[in-house]
Order: sequence, then structure tokens, then C-alpha cells
Amino acid sequence: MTGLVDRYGRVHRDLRISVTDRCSLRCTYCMPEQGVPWLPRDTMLTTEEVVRLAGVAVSLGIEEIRLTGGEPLLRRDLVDVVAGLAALDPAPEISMTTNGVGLDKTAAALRDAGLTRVNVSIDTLRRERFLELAKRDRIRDTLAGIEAAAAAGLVPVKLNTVLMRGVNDDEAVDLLAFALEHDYQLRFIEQMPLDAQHAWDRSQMITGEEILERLRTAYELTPLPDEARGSAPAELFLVDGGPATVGVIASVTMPFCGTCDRVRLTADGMIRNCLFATGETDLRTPLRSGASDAELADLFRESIGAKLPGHGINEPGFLQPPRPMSRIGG
Ligand SMILES: Nc1nc2c(ncn2[C@@H]2O[C@H](COP(=O)(O)OP(=O)(O)OP(=O)(O)O)[C@@H](O)[C@H]2O)c(=O)[nH]1
Ligand SMILES: C[S@@+](CC[C@H](N)C(=O)[O-])C[C@H]1O[C@@H](n2cnc3c(N)ncnc32)[C@H](O)[C@@H]1O
Ligand code: SF4
Ligand code: SF4
Repeated sequence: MTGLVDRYGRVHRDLRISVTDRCSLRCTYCMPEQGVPWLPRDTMLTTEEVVRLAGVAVSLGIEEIRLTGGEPLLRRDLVDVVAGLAALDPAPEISMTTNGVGLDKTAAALRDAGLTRVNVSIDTLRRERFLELAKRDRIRDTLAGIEAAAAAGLVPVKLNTVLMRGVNDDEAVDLLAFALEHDYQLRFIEQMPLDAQHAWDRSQMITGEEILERLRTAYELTPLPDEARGSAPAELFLVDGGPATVGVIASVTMPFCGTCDRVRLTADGMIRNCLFATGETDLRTPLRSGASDAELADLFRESIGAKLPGHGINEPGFLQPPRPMSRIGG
């Protein structure tokens, strides 16, 4: 079967699956405090459906599967999802991006089911600030989740931080010190226009350059060569000569779309060929109407065939996609 190659020669090997749109937090750059209307239950893919579609993707050359959301840990049968994906042939590498709340209770079971590593999002180390940023007093849970992931061997544990001007941008150095102390790999992310409120404001975004400026007040940073980056969103820097690194994901000011190898499947069964795609390909309806694997594979290929060269955020006339981050899976 031919793989998922787009018009620009980009080969897709990474499938990001949103297993739920529900979330335990309300990060201000993602959704409003009152949340967003959740997807109706009957539109959400069952474990069997997720595994079947992932199997089709694997037959098309997908090698890595990332579980995301919403908050993936809110999916009650998450361990079954992981086990089902791990049983695919050839077996993909399975990782997860999470806010860490509840991970202390499930890390070992997820590892035993076949999860190999996790990325945990944490934007501050201060309790009051966490509450202000995520609208929930759960910093202890997130920290316990990070610790449990490392203890369970879900390594490397990567941390994701979105810096916001006047909100947590004074914590860049503290967060890196914390990561270095515990051997976690920290990455700073530029805020993207994907929030449900459509309140993104370029002037509030801390750019990759600004992130580096703040870190260089305390650390010497040396960029790793471009070849080492491959299709990863994070540009890595050695900290004080290494071996520890820090990453910068500058999606807005330094887009990495030219090497994109990602395709997404939403919790309600839509393929998205880009985070910023304004259109989607419905897999759920054909799946539930008896489509064959070959027919589903054609839909994957069609979606990738229509993929645009980049996100267009910096072009005039850019329109934020109607589907917010929490329903896409970052
Ligand atoms: N623009 C853009 N941002 C992305 C893409 N993939 C991930 N991100 C963003 O990068 C940040 C970190 O994402 P993660 O889920 O940790 O994924 P990752 O950085 O690819 O993970 P690793 O493979 O572990 O390095 C999040 O804010 C994502 O939304 C992408 O394809 N395009
Ligand atoms: C949408 S979340 C889903 C998984 C999980 N709930 C979490 O927070 O890790 C995935 C990643 O996207 C990031 N993210 C969410 N909204 C963002 C935005 N507007 N710009 C940049 N990154 C964002 C989060 O910080 C997180 O690292
Ligand atoms: S970024 Fe993740 S944890 Fe925060 S509200 Fe969005 S989905 Fe939830
Ligand atoms: S914005 Fe779209 S094209 Fe660019 S890297 Fe992300 S998913 Fe790929």
C-alpha cells in the first residue's frame, strides 16, 4: 500500500489521536473557565473504532502514535486504547501528551499496556499562579503525575510550557532549573491562535527569541545542528554545554511546516491534515456504515493529498480554524 505522501513530498509517519475533548483544567490559552460544549457521547469513537482506524494508518506507514485531547487521562478505557494500539502489527511507538492530573494513579498501568513515554504540560511552579492559569487548584496533581511518570520509566519525561506576557514569563529560568534538577526535558511553546475564545493576541505571545533571551540570563545555550531536529517541532539547545537540553517550539515565528510529518484523528473520528486545517475528512460515518479498510485508507490518502504547505498564521487573511485546540489535540 502506498504511504501518506503529500503534494510537497512530506511523508506522514506520526498520527496524533485525540481520545477525548473533555478536560480537567481550563488553561486560559486553550478554553474559557466555563469550558466548551463537549462532543456528544455517541459521536465519540469507541476503543475498537480508534484501534481499527489506527490500524489502517499503520498500514499506510504511520510509525508513531501520540495520544492527546482534551485530557487523555479522562478517558476511562485509556489503558485498553493503549493496549489495542500496542497490539497493532507493526507496533507503533505510543506516547501521550497530558496535563498530568491523575497520572500518578495510572502511569504504571499505562506503561504495562505499551505506553513508552509522556509529555506533561506545566506552565508554572507556583500554586496561586497555577490556579489563575488553569482555573483549578491542581498543581500538586500535575507534579505528582510528572514524578510518577519518571518513576514508571515513561522516559524521557518532557515538559511543555506556554509562556504568556506578564503572566508567567518571569518563570522561564525557574522552570528550566526545575527540569534540570529532575532530568526532565523542558520545551517552551509559542502561544498559537487555537483557543476556543478566539482571544489570541500576537503582542501577548512570548516569541522564541524572547524565550531564549530570558533563559540566557542564567544559562549558556548552544543550538543543536538542524539535522538532529528532523521533523520535530522543538528546536533544541544544549544547556551549559549539555548533555541536558531545552527546547523551543516557535510555531508562529519560526514555522516548521516544511518538515511536517503529522496527521490528526479527532475524538469524533475526523481526520485533520493540519492543526490549522479549516476542513476535515469524516471517517466516522463511513466507518459506521461498513467501509472496508481499503476505503478508509483512501480517505486518509485523500486528506493528506489536500494538505496545504503551511499554517498561514503570518499571512494576511489567516482564519483561525473553527475547531478549538481541546477538540483537535495539540
Ligand atoms: N504548529 C504545530 N504545533 C505542533 C505540532 N505538533 C505539536 N505541536 C505543538 O507543540 C507543542 C508540544 O506538543 P507535544 O504534544 O508535546 O508533541 P511533540 O513536541 O511533537 O512531542 P515529542 O515527539 O515528544 O517531541 C504543543 O503546543 C503542540 O500543539 C504541529 O504539527 N504543528
Ligand atoms: C491541547 S493540549 C492536550 C493534552 C493535555 N490536555 C495537555 O495539556 O498536555 C496539548 C498541548 O497543547 C498546548 N496548547 C494548548 N493550547 C495552546 C495554544 N493556544 N498555543 C500553544 N500551545 C497550546 C498545551 O500546553 C499542551 O502542551
Ligand atoms: S491545554 Fe490541555 S490541560 Fe489545558 S485546557 Fe487545554 S486540553 Fe486542558
Ligand atoms: S501547522 Fe500544520 S503543516 Fe505546520 S507543522 Fe503543524 S500540522 Fe504541520
